[in-house]
Amino acid sequence: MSSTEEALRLAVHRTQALILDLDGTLVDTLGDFVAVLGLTLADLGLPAVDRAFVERTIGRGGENLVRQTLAQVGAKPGLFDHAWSLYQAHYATVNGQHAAVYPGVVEGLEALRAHGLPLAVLTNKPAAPARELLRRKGLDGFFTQVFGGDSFARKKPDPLPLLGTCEALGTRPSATWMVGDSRNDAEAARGAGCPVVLVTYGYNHGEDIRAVPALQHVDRLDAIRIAATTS
Ligand SMILES: O=C(O)COP(=O)(O)O
Ligand SMILES: [Mg+2]
Repeated sequence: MSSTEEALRLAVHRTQALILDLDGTLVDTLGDFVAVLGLTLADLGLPAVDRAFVERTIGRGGENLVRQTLAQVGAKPGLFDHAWSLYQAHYATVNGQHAAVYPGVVEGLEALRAHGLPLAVLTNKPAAPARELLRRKGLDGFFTQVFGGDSFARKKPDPLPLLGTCEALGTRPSATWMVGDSRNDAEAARGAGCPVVLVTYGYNHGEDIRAVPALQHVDRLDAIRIAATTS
């Protein structure tokens, strides 16, 4: 057995729960972000940003996206508060309309649930729209906990929200896998001491996610290898 296989075997034996990222991991929400930013910028009389800019900028929470977008279009300073409230109002309406659950997600969540593993969501999206999105996409029943970027004092890539989610799950970080699509997720997991699995189809700030070290890189959520022998 290779050292990687041995590490995987040990990790699998100790697995108590999984924490999953939302945007770029469970649901392709890029279309929602593009639409919401388009409406927000139009309200402010500012030019639109393109899809590629949005794709490489999402993942660090909505506030960061709005700040980066205002900078990108050369908005005058001091517009953030107004832009952020417009953005949140549009998000609540648009949420899920231009978004799709990735292939393999439902099958993957069903398989993990069949192993008896509790599942949680930890996203940098605020908790209220995150819960609503899961409900609108029929995924809410899979998760015992859903935390957002406003649930803890700091967001991913800080390890704090992962440690808080493990505490809520009642699991050890070393036995709690983080599944995400970006180096934010990997960095937070490394800091918290959680094993990490990275999906290859999401958004990683325009960089190849395969360059980020992980226990597994998977093209679909149902390709995650978890043995039945959890303890
Ligand atoms: O940046 C966001 O709003 C969400 O990103 P995440 O679900 O990938 O954490
Ligand atoms: Mg993500």
